[in-house]
Amino acid sequence: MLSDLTAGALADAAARREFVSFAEVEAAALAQSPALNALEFLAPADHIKVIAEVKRASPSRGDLAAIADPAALARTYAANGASTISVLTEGRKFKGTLEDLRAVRAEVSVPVLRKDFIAEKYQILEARAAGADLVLLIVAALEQELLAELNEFALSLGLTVLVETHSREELHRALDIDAKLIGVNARNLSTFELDRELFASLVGEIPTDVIKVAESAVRDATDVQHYRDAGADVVLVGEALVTSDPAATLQSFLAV
Ligand SMILES: O=C(O)c1ccccc1NCC(=O)[C@H](O)[C@H](O)COP(=O)(O)O
Repeated sequence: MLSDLTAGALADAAARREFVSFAEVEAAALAQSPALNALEFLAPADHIKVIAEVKRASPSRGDLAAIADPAALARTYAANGASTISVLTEGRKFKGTLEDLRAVRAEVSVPVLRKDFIAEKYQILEARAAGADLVLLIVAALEQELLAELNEFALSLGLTVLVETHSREELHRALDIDAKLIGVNARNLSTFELDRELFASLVGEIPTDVIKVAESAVRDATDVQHYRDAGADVVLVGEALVTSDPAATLQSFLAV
């Protein structure tokens, strides 16, 4: 599934490149005002922080929410304490678009993450050109050399990189590229199995100067508390927010 998602995302980027060349998207990226420093927004604090996700659908759960107005949802997230907004821009399974990202960027003043299956520089330039402040790099989807190259490229554009892991070996690959924002995803992206204990089992190996993000599988405030007790600085939440009253749900998460 993960290699299919990545191949699909690359094919879609290649189609866009027929209309917007590498040089053109690079010029658009460089013309943007500087990216927000997401590491400051997500820095450890005396309370948990939330990356709130705009997520219409997923391969594991199908349709979740129509989200006709992603900017309005992002505004609600930001007004209720989200530290960063994640926008799923993958179109085939998540029903997202880069236009969603542009709309969210124009609406909020907190950092915006392009959440997609990134495997080439063009996609990183697209993210910056659309106003993203962060990009996601999924260790499982990338050979180490490519992971390091894309990480360096994103950093050179002023982006923050959320490096996503799902095992001890992947965590050490993230540390090898000196990642400063590391996510441990409870969801196995190939089998969709959820392991809410994975974060707790790996967090002890993450240095103190790295911001620790527990990703996926948050259903309610109890799960947020569980991740917080294990040492999470940040939780990344999609489904639980888009399938409920997002303001009330977010407030309950931030109250733990
Ligand atoms: O959500 C999925 O089914 C999925 C399947 C395959 C690759 C990625 C997938 N999701 C991306 C994410 O990592 C989540 O959207 C994110 O962590 C939020 O998860 P949740 O709160 O469980 O919706």
